[in-house]
Amino acid sequence: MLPSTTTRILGSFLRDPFKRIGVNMSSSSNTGTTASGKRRKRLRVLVDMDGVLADFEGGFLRKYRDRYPDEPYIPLEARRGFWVSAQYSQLRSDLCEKAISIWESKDFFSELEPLPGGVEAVKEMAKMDNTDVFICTSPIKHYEHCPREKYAWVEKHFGHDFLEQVILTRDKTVVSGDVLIDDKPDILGVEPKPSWEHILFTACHNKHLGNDCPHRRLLSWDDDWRAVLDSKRK
Ligand SMILES: O=c1ccn([C@@H]2O[C@H](COP(=O)(O)O)[C@@H](O)[C@H]2O)c(=O)[nH]1
Ligand SMILES: [Mg+2]
Repeated sequence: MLPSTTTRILGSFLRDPFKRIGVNMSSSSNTGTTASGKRRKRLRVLVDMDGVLADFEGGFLRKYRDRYPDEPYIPLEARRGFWVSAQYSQLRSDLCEKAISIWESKDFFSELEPLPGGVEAVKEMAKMDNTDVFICTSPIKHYEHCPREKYAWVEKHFGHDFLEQVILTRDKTVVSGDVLIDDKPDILGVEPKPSWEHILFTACHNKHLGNDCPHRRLLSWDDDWRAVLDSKRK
């Protein structure tokens, strides 16, 4: 039996023999050193899924209106606050359960549309030198469909091998990384000082937050995410 560290390194090598050990077959840019000979910082980027890569809000509203055509709804321009259920509850208390029934349903997560540019951006990041990208996403506790469908979504849009990069956790503060790109304004958990900088991804529910929100933002995937990553390498 091989020691566990050896097993892990061997596993990484077998999955991706050139990228993970920093060997570049075609140029010297992947060696982990800059032109001046300094070691380049290896960056770990965590990217949220719902509201960043997958259109949770749009998918929710469409299916809610299909299932409850006679009930009031909240247009995306009027969304405020991260919790959809909380805002529907304010609209009318029984609508909270109706809202929850939508994302607890089969096929909800697997049928979410990708948000513009997100899949392409993550694929590009994953190919960058000295960069490890993980999709870091919180499943709902009603687990019949959600965790499986999140994996299915990643496989559909990124391919089977990218399943290695999926982190499902209800507490992102215990995951280590340099940046976490996430649409939730307050990411809390047991770790009071997470290692990552939270980059707030703009979504319908958070775009009105002003100075209350201390994080740097990405306005969309058209925004300069490459500059954000570069700023973390220095
Ligand atoms: O009102 C809501 C809105 C969303 N959710 C669930 O929260 C997570 C959010 O995951 P992130 O990784 O932070 O994007 C997602 O599973 C939603 O279904 C909720 O429970 N209630
Ligand atoms: Mg999210």
